[in-house]
Amino acid sequence: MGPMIRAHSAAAVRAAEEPLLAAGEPLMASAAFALATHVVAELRARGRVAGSVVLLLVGGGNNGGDALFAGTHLVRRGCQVHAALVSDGVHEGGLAAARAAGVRVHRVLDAADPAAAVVDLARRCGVWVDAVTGIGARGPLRGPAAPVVAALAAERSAWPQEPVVVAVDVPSGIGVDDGTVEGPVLPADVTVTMGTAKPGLLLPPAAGLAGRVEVVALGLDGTLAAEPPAACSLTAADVADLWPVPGPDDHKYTRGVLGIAAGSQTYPGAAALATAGALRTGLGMVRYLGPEVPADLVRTLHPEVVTVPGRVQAWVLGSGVDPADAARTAELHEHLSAALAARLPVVLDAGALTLLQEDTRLPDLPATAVLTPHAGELAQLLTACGEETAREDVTAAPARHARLAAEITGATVLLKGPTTVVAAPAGPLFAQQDATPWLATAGAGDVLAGVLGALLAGYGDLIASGTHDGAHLPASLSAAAALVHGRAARIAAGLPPGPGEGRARTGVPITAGDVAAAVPAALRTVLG
Ligand SMILES: NC(=O)C1=CN([C@@H]2O[C@H](COP(=O)(O)OP(=O)(O)OC[C@H]3O[C@@H](n4cnc5c(N)ncnc54)[C@H](O)[C@@H]3O)[C@@H](O)[C@H]2O)[C@@H](O)CC1
Ligand SMILES: Nc1ncnc2c1ncn2[C@@H]1O[C@H](COP(=O)(O)OP(=O)(O)O)[C@@H](O)[C@H]1O
Ligand SMILES: [K+]
Repeated sequence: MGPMIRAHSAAAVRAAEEPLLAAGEPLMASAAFALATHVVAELRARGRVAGSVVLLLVGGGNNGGDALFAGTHLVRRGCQVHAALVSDGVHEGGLAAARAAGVRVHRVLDAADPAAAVVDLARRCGVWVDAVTGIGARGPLRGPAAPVVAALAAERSAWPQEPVVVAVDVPSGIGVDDGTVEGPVLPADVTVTMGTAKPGLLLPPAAGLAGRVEVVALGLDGTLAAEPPAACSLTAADVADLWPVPGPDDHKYTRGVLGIAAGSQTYPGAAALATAGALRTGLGMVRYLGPEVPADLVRTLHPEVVTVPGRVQAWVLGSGVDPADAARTAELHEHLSAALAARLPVVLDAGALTLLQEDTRLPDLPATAVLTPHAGELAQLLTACGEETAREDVTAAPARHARLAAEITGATVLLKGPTTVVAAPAGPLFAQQDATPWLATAGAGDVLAGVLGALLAGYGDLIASGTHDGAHLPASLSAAAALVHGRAARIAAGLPPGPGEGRARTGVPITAGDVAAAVPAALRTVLG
């Protein structure tokens, strides 16, 4: 695989650090030096280093220790460094070193209003270094740190010249392992994270508060490489490794045939959009099976599509299907049964998710069935499974709910949203943030179902043979489909393909059809 971004849990990081610390490795010194180097780089990018005024927000643990030692380097680089101690006790060695180097220490908890005191101090500082808590945090910020961080977060965007916020390891207060945000968090421009990324830096909603993530190698790579990451994000290079590219001996049946049973007399467009997404993704053939109106539309728009039953290597079921339509849902059931019996991968979208809820087979799906709900659909699905869930519960903790649904159903779950989260019953979570909010438009999900279906069809024979790595392949392919779909949206909207590039540009509105049409352009950026 390519250079996938891997994140490990707090516990895994501690376990990896242990032998190094026991061997006397100066991990904190390395972390602090790297942190200072990144702060200097941010300052340099904005003008000057010497003379800059830096604020360290120092909590009671080693996270604060990292910042205090980094402060000593920053003083040496000519910065004026202030440390606001937001905990009664702080890292003693770090504090002594900081004082000795000339860092100005402020015991803000002695003030009548610590939050106001920190805000006052922060107003004079161009860089705020958030070192309140790291992987040792338990729950949302509490004690005096909570109002201090809340006040800074509120003031951040009101500054005449916005400060640069550098978070140490993680933005303090996020759910390090699950990406939840249950209390105040200061959004960062850059997070300098130690040893490896943490799941909360990739998973929504916390990922949106981390800014650019810079990983500092602390020598943990060897130990951590031996175990699967808790969460990861595919890069374009990973997707290139996964994408089926036809060779000279391939023909349409080896490239993959996708069966699409989507769309209805009421919603024929879903059939056309799922088909368009699949065809642009590249595969041997699309077989469309559905009622007259959508079938006519598909044939008219895509004359290459076959509309008679026959062999397929994967299915897309349910986009634009009304679950109240008994005859149609009976057909979907039949396709699903046949697919499961043949061990074929199957995408269950929209209407297929609803019909699953009444199906006793629901708990027995294989990981090669990929459910593609948005937050509302996932909440309904979980509720139907006996886990009372509201849409807001899902958006507050997308990864946890996607995983829960995967565990209950046995299927792979691709949860759509600003960040797409993919969870199989076991193995790493995937988080893909490749799109643009312009993608939130009717039919975009149908296109995604088609893209994913085509990709699964390319792997259909391998998956049916059972010789692949079980649960992990469908999840990786789902993440790959999300990346390509997201990039297609960015390109259609006139944005550069990679997220984070050209943030200032906002792009233009797009239709779902535009997204499908841009899939080849997205693949050009991936496959080169
Ligand atoms: N283990 C090591 O030697 C290394 C650790 N490093 C740094 O150390 C950090 C972990 O250090 P610690 O284990 O000391 O833990 P932290 O510094 O993350 O947090 C512990 C401190 O935060 C307080 N705290 C915990 N939960 C809180 C909450 N919800 N609200 C307010 N305060 C809370 C605790 O009372 C304690 O004072 C890493 O994130 C990393 O930055 C790095 O220096 C690399 C080496
Ligand atoms: N704010 C957002 N930013 C980026 N992508 C988004 C955002 N909101 C939704 N999306 C994406 O847009 C698509 C919408 O799909 P879906 O909700 O199924 O719509 P529909 O059912 O109309 O096709 C999904 O791929 C989802 O991940
Ligand atoms: K922090």
